[in-house]
Amino acid sequence: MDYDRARSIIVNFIRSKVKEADSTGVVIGLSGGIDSAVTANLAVEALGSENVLGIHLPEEGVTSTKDSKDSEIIANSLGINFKNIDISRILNCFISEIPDESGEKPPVVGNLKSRIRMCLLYYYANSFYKMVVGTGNKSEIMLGYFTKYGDGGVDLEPIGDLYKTEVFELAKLLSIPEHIINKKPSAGLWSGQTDENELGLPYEIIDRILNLVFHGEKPENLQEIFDLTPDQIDLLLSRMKSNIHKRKVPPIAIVDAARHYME
Ligand SMILES: Nc1ncnc2c1ncn2[C@@H]1O[C@H](COP(=O)(O)OP(=O)(O)OC[C@H]2O[C@@H]([n+]3cccc(C(=O)O)c3)[C@H](O)[C@@H]2O)[C@@H](O)[C@H]1O
Ligand SMILES: Nc1ncnc2c1ncn2[C@@H]1O[C@H](COP(=O)(O)OP(=O)(O)OP(=O)(O)O)[C@@H](O)[C@H]1O
Repeated sequence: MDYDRARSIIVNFIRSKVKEADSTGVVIGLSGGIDSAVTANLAVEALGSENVLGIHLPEEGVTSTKDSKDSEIIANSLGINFKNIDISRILNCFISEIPDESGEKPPVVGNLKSRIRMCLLYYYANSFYKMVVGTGNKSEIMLGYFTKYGDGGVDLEPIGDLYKTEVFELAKLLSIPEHIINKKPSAGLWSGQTDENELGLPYEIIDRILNLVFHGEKPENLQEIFDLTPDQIDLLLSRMKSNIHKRKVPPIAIVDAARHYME
């Protein structure tokens, strides 16, 4: 990939989408991870630091102080406005008001955290006439590895056509601090969570598989090409298949022939 070209396409994309929406800029959730660091960097290049608002939304006991510090480092180095809002009390309030405790399993509560963050980002976006910029990459989007209407609830996805391994390369070009590039990718929804544990394979292999599938390789050939177990391949392929709905607008039951207003 030509990363200078990708950078320029993405910067122009952000600028034109913000202009099209007649918006004053973007709001971004800064987690301390590489995806939000890269996206924030490109947003500043597109719009200028005064038009980008970074918000760190930590949870007590789950978000590491290192991630909180890194969010601040990124915001300061870019010279953007920065807010830090602890989501713990909002989350606890939600949980304590929900009568059915069966929801207190890591993925269910994890998705709630992601949706609380989405609500807060939109609160500020609405307040300041800004758009919410997403940080999803092509690997996450192809696999549906995000929370529907959580971190997937955004107005634009600038790095959505870059595989995670390509985000690493772009991060180097953008001079993102090395210790941020070298962090283990994690959604940070519960302690000890890592993407590669949940997905079952390292991103170097995941991305090679996704790229072959993207270019039409037959699933039955993948096992041989990568010397993997059928279970490892199946986990990825079934994620791709079962999460297709996350990339679509919710289907509407058509009761009238006039569909055009939805397009
Ligand atoms: N065919 C279909 N058509 C329409 N809707 C369908 C559906 N199949 C399921 N659904 C619905 O989809 C919903 C389940 O999806 P969702 O709520 O997203 O939940 P789910 O996909 O189960 O979980 C989200 C996953 O993304 C990971 N994640 C989350 C956030 C950030 C990151 C990160 O890397 O930063 C990763 C998280 O660790 C977890 O593994 C349910 O409401 C279900 O009913
Ligand atoms: N503590 C947080 N504060 C603010 N935003 C967050 C927080 N945690 C997650 N987010 C938002 O959700 C997005 C998805 O998280 P994800 O883990 O995919 O990205 P990342 O943390 O930037 O990079 P990595 O996947 O390498 O850890 C983040 O980029 C960020 O916009």
